[in-house]
Amino acid sequence: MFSTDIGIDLGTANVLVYIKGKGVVLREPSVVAFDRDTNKILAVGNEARTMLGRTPGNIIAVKPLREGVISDYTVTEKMLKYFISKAVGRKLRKPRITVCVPSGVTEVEKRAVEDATYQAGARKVEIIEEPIAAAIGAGIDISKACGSMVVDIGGGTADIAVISLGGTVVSMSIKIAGDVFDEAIVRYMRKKHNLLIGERTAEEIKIKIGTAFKRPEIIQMDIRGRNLITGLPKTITVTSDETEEALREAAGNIVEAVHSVLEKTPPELASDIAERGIVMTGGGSLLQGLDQLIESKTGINVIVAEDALTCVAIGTGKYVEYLASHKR
Ligand SMILES: Nc1ncnc2c1ncn2[C@@H]1O[C@H](COP(=O)(O)OP(=O)(O)OP(=O)(O)O)[C@@H](O)[C@H]1O
Repeated sequence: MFSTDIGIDLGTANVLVYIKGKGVVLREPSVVAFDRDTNKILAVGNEARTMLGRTPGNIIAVKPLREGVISDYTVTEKMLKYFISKAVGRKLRKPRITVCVPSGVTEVEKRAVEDATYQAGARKVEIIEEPIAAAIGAGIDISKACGSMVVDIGGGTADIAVISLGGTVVSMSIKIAGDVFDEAIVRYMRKKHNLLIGERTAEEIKIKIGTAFKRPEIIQMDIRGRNLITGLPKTITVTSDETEEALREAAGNIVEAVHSVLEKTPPELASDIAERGIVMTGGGSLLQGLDQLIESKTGINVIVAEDALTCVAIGTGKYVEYLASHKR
């Protein structure tokens, strides 16, 4: 009676909690800060993120998920517990929770997510694959006998899938997404400008001026880092064209993956996709020009979903309703 159905997008970069009837009630970074000596958690989410790279010796701030899967089980469980109680509050009955995982994860990895969610206080746990959740969240009717292609680019993984009749027909998950874009920018700055920058600065560059397809007008921004030759702080001006060069390889890998999924797609479904277009979701899909790049290389229309950052969480939450109506 007093139970809640919730959906959790347990992402490498962010955790989102969706509650039936309320929508997305929580969106915080997947970061936990704790005291190394006592193992006590000091901060979770937004507060912990500001500590990344800025902690003294005894405090560590970690991201417990890497490339879409749990890399630190105990910390993930504690983080989930914190977010669930923050989102749900005190309830008489434990919630029923649906969690999504990238399409390529192994059974062992799925079990780890399931166990961590039970430990964090779920009454019942359902696991759903990220592309299915992304498709539901993007408003695609996945139960129809019609092919839809979803490209979900998060922080740790890019999941590409062709969905028809409620299931995945062809899919691929690659560990190239937002985090790899950031790393590529860090590497580029070091190589081209002898400038050492942190991941957060790289992410800022990516979001503000980054592009995967040359912009009609070049835009630029000033960034600060450490000069690797003098060891001193230095400010330089970076242009959007430079980011296109830095991100070319990573963006190219995503295009190749889309291409290879299309190659494996049965012809009927491929023609549905050609007609309906490819839908992109996830924060990584917001990289300027990535849609244009995929469109230019495949010849298929690409649409970035309206709520790209929350699609997976919404779809995860709605999955329970989908299952119920489908059974009926
Ligand atoms: N406007 C933007 N332009 C480019 N990248 C962006 C933008 N906004 C967010 N991102 C990137 O999106 C990524 C996070 O996306 P999202 O929250 O969908 O990932 P996630 O679900 O946590 O990850 P995963 O699905 O891999 O576990 C980060 O790498 C972030 O830098």
